[in-house]
Amino acid sequence: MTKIAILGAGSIGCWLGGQLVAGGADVTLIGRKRYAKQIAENGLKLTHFERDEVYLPNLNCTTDAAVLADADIIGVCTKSQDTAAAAQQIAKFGKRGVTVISFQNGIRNVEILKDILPDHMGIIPAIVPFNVTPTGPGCFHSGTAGDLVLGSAPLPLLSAFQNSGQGVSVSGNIVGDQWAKMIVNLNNGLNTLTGGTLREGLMQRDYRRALALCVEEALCVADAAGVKVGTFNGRTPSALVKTLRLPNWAYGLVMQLIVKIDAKARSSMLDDLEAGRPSEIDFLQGEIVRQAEKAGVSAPKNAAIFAAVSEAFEKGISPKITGSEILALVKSTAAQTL
Ligand SMILES: NC(=O)C1=CN([C@@H]2O[C@H](COP(=O)(O)OP(=O)(O)OC[C@H]3O[C@@H](n4cnc5c(N)ncnc54)[C@H](OP(=O)(O)O)[C@@H]3O)[C@@H](O)[C@H]2O)C=CC1
Ligand SMILES: CC(C)(CO)C(=O)C(=O)O
Repeated sequence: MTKIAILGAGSIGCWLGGQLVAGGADVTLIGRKRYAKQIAENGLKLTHFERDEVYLPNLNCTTDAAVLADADIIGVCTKSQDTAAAAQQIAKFGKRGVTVISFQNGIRNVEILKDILPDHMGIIPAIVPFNVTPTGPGCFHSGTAGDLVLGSAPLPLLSAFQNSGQGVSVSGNIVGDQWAKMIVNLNNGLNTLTGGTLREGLMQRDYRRALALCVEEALCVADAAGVKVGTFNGRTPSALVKTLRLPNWAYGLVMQLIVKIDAKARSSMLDDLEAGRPSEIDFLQGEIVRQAEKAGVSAPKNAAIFAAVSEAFEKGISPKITGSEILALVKSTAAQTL
């Protein structure tokens, strides 16, 4: 039987690993001591806002990366800032020809893996569209819907996800789709600045206006970088901009139709801030600024959010500002650059 290892047993790693086990796969999780202990003591419980709960009393979660040597497929589920260290472990222990799948946000993780891993290891980019948050010892909750998207899909992984009820699709433009997801993830920084749920932020019109300005700027950067931006959850970021600009009543109606978000869902970045972990902002707004510089254009709106989120992480607390304050921040930079 194909052996799957998940490197980085946090929210996404535990969620994907648990779903794969529920779908019949042989999975080992590799994570930090705190999660290994929680899972050993309580088992793993996965709750979902519209699917049945999954409870796995005996899931194997270890801190020992040497188990990577047994894996035919390795899913990388660390935060982007930990990818290089994870890649070193795969290079050290992984077997010849192992397939490595990056389930991470941003567009740089595959490059980091390619730089470190030997050529005989295959690397597949993947996109996780839904949100997962830790809710208790060994418990994780998913509060938004969506299908996984992969650059290509090894059959055992595909069938285990399908058996578990998790939709998966394979994309012909995975790089463009990763850009689309990264652009949607610009919302993580804004959500972090409000300190509230995704829904509370998105229901403020000025919050959506600020996000729309950041998304438009990112699309100009992608254009300058020669990238054909793909889709996220079947929609282009340009269509998202139009939706974001709708008045509250219309936005509420449209959102119900295009994405289901439960009342508790927050971004992974806000979870990181509250847990005292480093932020992924360098791989989101920071990536837009870097790509802008590379392409010889500027991205002042995303740079402003980058600076405000970096400051929040330095202080260890969300400034808890409103959508109108975020909009003012984004617009003030536009005035400065005139
Ligand atoms: N959470 C979400 O809703 C979503 C997240 N994503 C993306 O998925 C990726 C993972 O995010 P998420 O699950 O939230 O992150 P988490 O921080 O919850 O999980 C990552 C875990 O991996 C651990 N880790 C890091 N390096 C190693 C290593 N070398 N060996 C073993 N364990 C390691 C971390 O430990 P420590 O904290 O001690 O470093 C942490 O416990 C990110 O790129 C994120 O942007 C994508 C879609 C949704
Ligand atoms: C699911 C989503 C889009 C929610 O913001 C996400 O990717 C994250 O939290 O990192």
